[in-house]
Amino acid sequence: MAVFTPVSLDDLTHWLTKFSLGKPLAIKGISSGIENSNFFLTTETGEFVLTIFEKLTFEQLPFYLGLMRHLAERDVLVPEPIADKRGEILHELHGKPASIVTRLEGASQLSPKPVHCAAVGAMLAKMHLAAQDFPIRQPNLRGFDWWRTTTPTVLPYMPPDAQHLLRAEIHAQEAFAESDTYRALARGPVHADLFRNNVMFDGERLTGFFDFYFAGCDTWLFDVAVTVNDWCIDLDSGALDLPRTRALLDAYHAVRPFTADERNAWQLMLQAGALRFWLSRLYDFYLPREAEMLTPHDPTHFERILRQRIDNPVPELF
Ligand SMILES: Nc1ncnc2c1ncn2[C@@H]1O[C@H](COP(=O)(O)OP(=O)(O)O)[C@@H](O)[C@H]1O
Ligand SMILES: N[C@@H](CCOP(=O)(O)O)C(=O)O
Repeated sequence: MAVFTPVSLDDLTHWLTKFSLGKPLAIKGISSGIENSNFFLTTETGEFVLTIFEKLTFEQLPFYLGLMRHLAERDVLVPEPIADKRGEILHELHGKPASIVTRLEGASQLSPKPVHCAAVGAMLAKMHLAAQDFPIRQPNLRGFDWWRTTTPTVLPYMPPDAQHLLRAEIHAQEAFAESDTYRALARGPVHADLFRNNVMFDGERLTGFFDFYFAGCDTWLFDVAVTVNDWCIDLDSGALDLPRTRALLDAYHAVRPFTADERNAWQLMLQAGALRFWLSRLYDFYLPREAEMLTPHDPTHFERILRQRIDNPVPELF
């Protein structure tokens, strides 16, 4: 149900001549996904994913598509945007921004084992290093400033104990953001939404990261925290699973060693990663956008994760 702008083979017959992809052979809407209209596209030369962007603008998209191209050129496993004959990777279809990217093999691994977490950790570190010299800077649009403006919007809808937790966490994060430890953290372009459903595996082989449309410049440690908070937890309780956490962190550290400042920031960064998704889910739950937001994700999942991180010591970074 996530095709908002239909596309037929007839629509593509002429449009695709501006690429060197041969004739279109088949197009099939992808039902998962909540932001864009996505299609599996088969042409004479291969398998691709066509995306029509329903919200992101022509001004915002060069960051995301350019970052994917930059990473693909440096052997980070991500979908590679396909340039047309003029070298452009951002296109227009049915009056909206559109892209064609390579199709990753495999499927999401929704019950990861340590071996999968290690593959994710190593590729994440490789991605951070490879993105360092990407020239376009766009902030994480779901970062600290967004948390501060969104908090007063959702607070009136929330029960008192959750209100108390949210206020306390925002204060803790404000103090953290002012600290020397925070200022010393390495930063650059990050994925910022590297959940299980945004990575492909073929068995134990990682075939790619995708869905870069929440990416932005932020601390690398924030990206690690977001990833650990999804890949390395027991989904019912939100508690960290030690073998999976160790596997992800050790594999990351082997590629890009963590620093002493990052070790000191780790607990609060895990809380920040939980706060970010608690807030976005609260916002979507209490202030839903149009009908297209099918079933809002459950905000209490991230409230539980946040309480878990505050109440329990977290495994050392290294
Ligand atoms: N490059 C790709 N290769 C293979 N499958 C993809 C690719 N991009 C998207 N998909 C498939 O499309 C689905 C929806 O994509 P996603 O980027 O999550 O959409 P949305 O941004 O609308 O949430 C994914 O779950 C995945 O199955
Ligand atoms: N990962 C976020 C929601 C973002 O949606 P996606 O399917 O595009 O990754 C969450 O779980 O709240």
